[in-house]
Amino acid sequence: MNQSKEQRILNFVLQNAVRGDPCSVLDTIDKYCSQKEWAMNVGDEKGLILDKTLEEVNPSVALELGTYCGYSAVRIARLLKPGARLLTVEFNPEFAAIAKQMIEFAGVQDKVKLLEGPSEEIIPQLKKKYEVGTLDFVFLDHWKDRYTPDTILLQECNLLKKGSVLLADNIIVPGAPEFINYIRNNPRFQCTNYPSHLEYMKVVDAMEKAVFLG
Ligand SMILES: O=C(NC/C=C/[C@H]1O[C@@H](n2cnc(C(F)(F)F)c2)[C@H](O)[C@@H]1O)c1cc([N+](=O)[O-])cc(O)c1O
Ligand SMILES: [Mg+2]
Repeated sequence: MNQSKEQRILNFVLQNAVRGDPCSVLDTIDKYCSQKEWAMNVGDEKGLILDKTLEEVNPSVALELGTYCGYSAVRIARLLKPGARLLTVEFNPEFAAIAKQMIEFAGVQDKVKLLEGPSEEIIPQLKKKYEVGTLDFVFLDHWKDRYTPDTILLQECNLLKKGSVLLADNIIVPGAPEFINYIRNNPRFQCTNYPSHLEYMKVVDAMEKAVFLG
């Protein structure tokens, strides 16, 4: 049974990165995906926008929708202050298994809780089952047609407070037009666009930051 691309990415990390060193894991994934096989990690250019936003927000509780291989989970977790935590949601069991190993190899497992399942099921469980009060930061990088319904669901579940920050990947490619229409016309959010490029490609992309005004 031949390996998946995601398994090849993980193997390359296990063989080439430094265990317990999140930056070496990120650099190794970026090296593999820019030189050998493209994959939908947020990457090093948009990753810098993610880093800067995290440093501004300095979240105690962060949520990620769309773990995939765990690249952005490692990227986020490496910047969390002591005691802060990341909840990351992944729908695909194969990807979740890869991400779990990636997160552990990077040594950030104590800061990250990987939740497997669909967002519409998991988001309503965050308060009671996962002891979340409100979310300081949300990274949206899952299916692009889920950005809007999940943003609405986060509000319905009272998981956002004044100042909560959403950061959405792929505003241009693949694009999230209904999300942009929703969030930029919603008076309860203050939006900022960050032009960038698609991971590992000379293709224009962008990220959108949306601050919840309460
Ligand atoms: O399709 C893209 N991303 C979709 C990403 C999808 C990932 O999010 C998971 N998920 C689905 N639901 C949930 C949750 F959490 F809701 F349960 C988590 C899916 O299993 C998958 O691992 C994409 C595509 C391109 N591209 O250039 O084609 C570039 C990118 O950066 C991309 O992110
Ligand atoms: Mg993406």
